[in-house]
Amino acid sequence: MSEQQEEQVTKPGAQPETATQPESPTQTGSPAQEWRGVAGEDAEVTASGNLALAARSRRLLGSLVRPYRGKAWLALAIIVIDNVANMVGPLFIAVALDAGVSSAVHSDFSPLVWAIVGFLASTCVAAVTTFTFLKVTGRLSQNIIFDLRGRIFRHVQRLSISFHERYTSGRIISRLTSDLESLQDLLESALNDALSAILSLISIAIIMIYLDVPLALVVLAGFVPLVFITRWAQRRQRAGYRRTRAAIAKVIVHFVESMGGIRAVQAFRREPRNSEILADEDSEYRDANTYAMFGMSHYTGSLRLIGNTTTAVILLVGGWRVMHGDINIGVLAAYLLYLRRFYGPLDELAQVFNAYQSAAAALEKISGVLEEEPGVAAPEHPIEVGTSSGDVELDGVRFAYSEDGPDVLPKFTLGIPAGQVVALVGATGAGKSSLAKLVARFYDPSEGAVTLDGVPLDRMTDADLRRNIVMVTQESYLFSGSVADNIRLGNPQATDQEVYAAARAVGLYDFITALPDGFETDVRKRGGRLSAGQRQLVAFARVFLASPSVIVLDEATSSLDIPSERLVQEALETVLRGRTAIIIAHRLSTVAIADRVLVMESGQIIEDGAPDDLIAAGGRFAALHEAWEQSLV
Ligand SMILES: Nc1ncnc2c1ncn2[C@@H]1O[C@H](COP(=O)(O)OP(=O)(O)OP(=O)(O)O)[C@@H](O)[C@H]1O
Repeated sequence: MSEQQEEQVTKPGAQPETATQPESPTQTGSPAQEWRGVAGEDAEVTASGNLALAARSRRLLGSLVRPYRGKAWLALAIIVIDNVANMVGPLFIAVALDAGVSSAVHSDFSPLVWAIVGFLASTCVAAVTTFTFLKVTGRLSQNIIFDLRGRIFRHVQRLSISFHERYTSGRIISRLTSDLESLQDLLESALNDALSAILSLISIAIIMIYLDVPLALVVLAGFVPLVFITRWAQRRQRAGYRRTRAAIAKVIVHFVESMGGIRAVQAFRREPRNSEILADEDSEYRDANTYAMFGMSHYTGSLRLIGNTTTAVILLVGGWRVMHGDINIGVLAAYLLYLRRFYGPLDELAQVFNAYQSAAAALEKISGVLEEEPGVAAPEHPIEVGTSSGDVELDGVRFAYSEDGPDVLPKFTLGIPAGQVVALVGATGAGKSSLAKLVARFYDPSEGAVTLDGVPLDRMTDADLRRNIVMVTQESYLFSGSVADNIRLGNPQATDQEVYAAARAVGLYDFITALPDGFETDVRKRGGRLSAGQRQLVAFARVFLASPSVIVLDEATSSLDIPSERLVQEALETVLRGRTAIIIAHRLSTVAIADRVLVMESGQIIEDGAPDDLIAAGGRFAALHEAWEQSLV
């Protein structure tokens, strides 16, 4: 069963909110990509597309930080103070060392005491600023992730059904969980480290040059190999993390599908095969992560080697200069302390760099979803419909699911007057659901127009569409929560009395009041507490409450026992009264209440008329009708 079928009452024509400026991603694949072909569309990005992707990710990040600009500047100011406070510490130690030597000679301890007081004061300031900085940036990053999660969720909820048919829920979950976590890692710890590391590097470099230029040149020389190693690691990590994000999405997709279909999995003993598939996909994730991390370990190892070699050279050159009286011992000691601090931030930057590459790959995926355009667009100049009478027309409609796909509904015209109940029948794949989805505006026709009271659906506002057309799909999808809340989905503003009246109208009232907590009883996940028939009745109560002028109903195929079927049938008749209805009918009893039957075959309407007339005509419907009747005997 497709995901859109799981929705019980689905509001048609929902529009996504705009994220960043749409820009078409370049996803054609390239032989130059080391990682290409990992996870289909999820991984296919050309080298030329890299810049566009990076720009998209930066734009998205910019739009997320913008509301918190003030806090971001505050964090920056605090980290500058923090850095200065941290930096002057070794300087006080250098002064204290020299003062200690001279105080031993001159028996004056006051310079030493002042140097120590200065050191302690700078340490106290650094403690306060570090605490404040972490508090401010912690809250900032949490807020950004909170905003982004909400934005993704709002956006995908409102994307068209065609998007959801293409983009499995597992991939969306992957965006909402692992990709966001990766970004959170960057924002939470890595960015703190990056900011302080960069500021530390700049201030230490200035102090080093101030202390002794020749020694500073020795440190600078160590940078040359570092540049090459960084570039190599950057390429490797970026490729690795793109593979990682695509691979984890596949793992989650498989996991969600397996758990969602756990009954089928167990019924058909598919557990071992599913485990094998998971192992395959997970091994791709493991290998991609390992690939990226090896890049990181080479980088960190090289960094430490360069750092220690530079320390040795500084000791050599510095010792030489002390021996020749060019610098005193305090300067060399301070230099060695600063050198440790110099490579420390570089090490931190390497970690940040790693987190950045992972987050950048995640941001690419997230911005891809946020830039996804609606399959059915909101009209620029909508026509107000208000409450329609329910006149539906399909005028010269042709429909294919994709531009290059076959016509599922070749061109045809059909008028359904207000209040008419139309049953769609026909073999599987005949195009009944496709027709129903067009009327609910889950899709727009490739040609022609679907109109309500003469207004094309694509010129109606979202609110008008929701008010006037409700689609009830096969699976009566109930959400965790009370029965009342589930009925109220049809009209969130409904009073308790209106909810009770809806339950009464579909014959559910007595059953619900007999539940332990009456209308407040939790129906449990997917309405697990209720029977299939009861779930259908709750769904009808929703529609009754929504009171649309047009109902599009994909009747449940699951067979109910005779008393339940009768109850459902009566409820259906109540709900349909006075409304236009298009029902994909699977039961003889439903066809019996229809004013008109459309028999479909290969996307065409081959018979159209009142049920009795069609039976009398002895065509396809008559044969179907006879088969139904025999099945009841
Ligand atoms: N999302 C989709 N993308 C591409 N093709 C689709 C999609 N949904 C349906 N089709 C194709 O469109 C044709 C009509 O399908 P449709 O679901 O409308 O038939 P149906 O009469 O409702 O069948 P059933 O009674 O089995 O539900 C079929 O050939 C089907 O394979």
